[in-house]
Amino acid sequence: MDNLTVHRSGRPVLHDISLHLPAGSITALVGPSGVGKTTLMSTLNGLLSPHGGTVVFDGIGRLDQPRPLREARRRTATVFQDHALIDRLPAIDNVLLGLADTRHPLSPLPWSGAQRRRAAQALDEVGLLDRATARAAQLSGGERQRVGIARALVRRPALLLGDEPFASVDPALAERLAAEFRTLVARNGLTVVLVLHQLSMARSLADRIVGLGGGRVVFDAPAQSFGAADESAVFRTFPDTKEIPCSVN
Ligand SMILES: Nc1ncnc2c1ncn2[C@@H]1O[C@H](COP(=O)(O)OP(=O)(O)OP(=O)(O)O)[C@@H](O)[C@H]1O
Repeated sequence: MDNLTVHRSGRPVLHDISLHLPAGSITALVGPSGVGKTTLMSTLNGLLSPHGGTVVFDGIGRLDQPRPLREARRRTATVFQDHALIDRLPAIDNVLLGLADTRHPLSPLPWSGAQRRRAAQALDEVGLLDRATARAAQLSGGERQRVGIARALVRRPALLLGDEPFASVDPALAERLAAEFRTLVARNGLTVVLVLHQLSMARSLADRIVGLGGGRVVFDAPAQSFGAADESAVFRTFPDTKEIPCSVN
């Protein structure tokens, strides 16, 4: 990202963001509510067009060009906080939805054998192959989150985005899922950007933390170096924030 400026409803939300996300790294985006974290993610996956500046994918090109944008979208996957699963569908069909953009939305054809094998492989990666035919409604919170991750992996993405991907499960399970997630990411060589509110999670899961404040980058350094002073610098930007930062020991 080079000098990225993004507006929402005509109002600038992000200003002059310049960031390089090295391939294979996990970056945590942190900052007070309303500072623009989701906006930055939406710009990275091409849902929002910047008002100024550029986003460039290595080996693909600038996202303001139609062909690189299409290719970048194909190589990007997102994990959602609420999993966004369809309850009445089996786990494997939910995973196949990750491939929905690879065929016509009104296609009456069943998924091909190769696509189903690919989805089964993604479920296997998250340890849920034996639950492939269970309806999403019958799965536990942790299993649902694993299906959500499998639905992202089935795309075989280069870039994986997550907006609070572990927020809907209890803290102990979130920690376990995060450790599994780290292993998966390393195994698949993914570049990852996660919005995380839990700073303890950001420090343990990410290689690097980027703090946003006032629509700008106010912290960008290795995760281990994010200390109490940095935390208050990032979260002090907006004194009226509703965010309650976790303590950093
Ligand atoms: N669809 C939208 N239309 C117009 N303005 C929006 C829209 N979505 C967000 N905004 C505004 O853009 C700013 C940044 O919002 P964004 O959702 O990116 O913040 P955030 O840091 O992700 O917040 P949170 O931590 O609460 O999710 C806010 O002022 C918000 O009101």
